[in-house]
Amino acid sequence: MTKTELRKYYLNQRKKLAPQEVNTQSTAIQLKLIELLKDKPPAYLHVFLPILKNNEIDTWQVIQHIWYNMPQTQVVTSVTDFKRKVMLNYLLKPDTVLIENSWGITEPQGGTPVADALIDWVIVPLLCFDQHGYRVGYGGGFYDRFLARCTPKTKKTGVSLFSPVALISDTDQYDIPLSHCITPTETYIF
Ligand SMILES: Nc1nc2c(c(=O)[nH]1)N(C=O)[C@@H](CNc1ccc(C(=O)N[C@@H](CCC(=O)O)C(=O)O)cc1)CN2
Ligand SMILES: Nc1ncnc2c1ncn2[C@@H]1O[C@H](COP(=O)(O)OP(=O)(O)OP(=O)(O)O)[C@@H](O)[C@H]1O
Repeated sequence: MTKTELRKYYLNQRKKLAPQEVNTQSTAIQLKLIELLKDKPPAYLHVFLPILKNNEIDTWQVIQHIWYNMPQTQVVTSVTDFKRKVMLNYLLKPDTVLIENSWGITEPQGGTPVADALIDWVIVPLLCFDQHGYRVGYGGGFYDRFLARCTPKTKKTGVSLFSPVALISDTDQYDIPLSHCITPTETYIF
């Protein structure tokens, strides 16, 4: 299926879930993610802050775990510039002042900027992924642009409420595949 078809189908599947279900699945995913990060703690981990009204996977347990148990890892998150289609990255600390933008994304209000080249692991939001590690998001190309500016060694871990589809049929030269994807029941390595 194409990205457009998959986006429509999985947006609808996600909308149908009860918040309590998303909560349970988010916890299962986050426990797996914490185990994966413990193996080789990154220096700078980029984490998206969830749009909870869209039933996105909650990432706050992972963030708290890092803050209080993994002092060698700095948490990084973005301010999204929708006009220029870019994500600007900043440190996320327990005392960072956060504000919600018009899309429901919580964003740091300024702070310490982090260069893309420093980020060695990225947790990637998605609507669906395939057995080759390609993903479909909301369609803005924000993560494709951001991941292109990271180093080739940067780990890219998708998190998904749903199992993979066989194939996204219309991937293009801009699509950057994931290195892992975590679902509530499995960790896929690509
Ligand atoms: N938490 C989070 N932050 C992120 C992303 C993401 O997917 N999740 N992005 C990833 O690229 C970028 C922002 N892109 C976005 C694009 C569209 C919508 C949005 O709300 N779109 C739909 C509603 C979706 C729904 O019904 O569930 C809309 O157009 O109304 C939000 C963020 C950067 N930051
Ligand atoms: N590095 C890039 N430079 C220019 N255009 C890009 C780049 N990356 C992606 N695009 C364009 O952005 C558009 C959206 O891409 P795509 O459908 O893959 O988004 P997505 O991965 O679902 O969205 P997101 O990354 O925001 O979750 C496509 O037209 C794609 O060609």
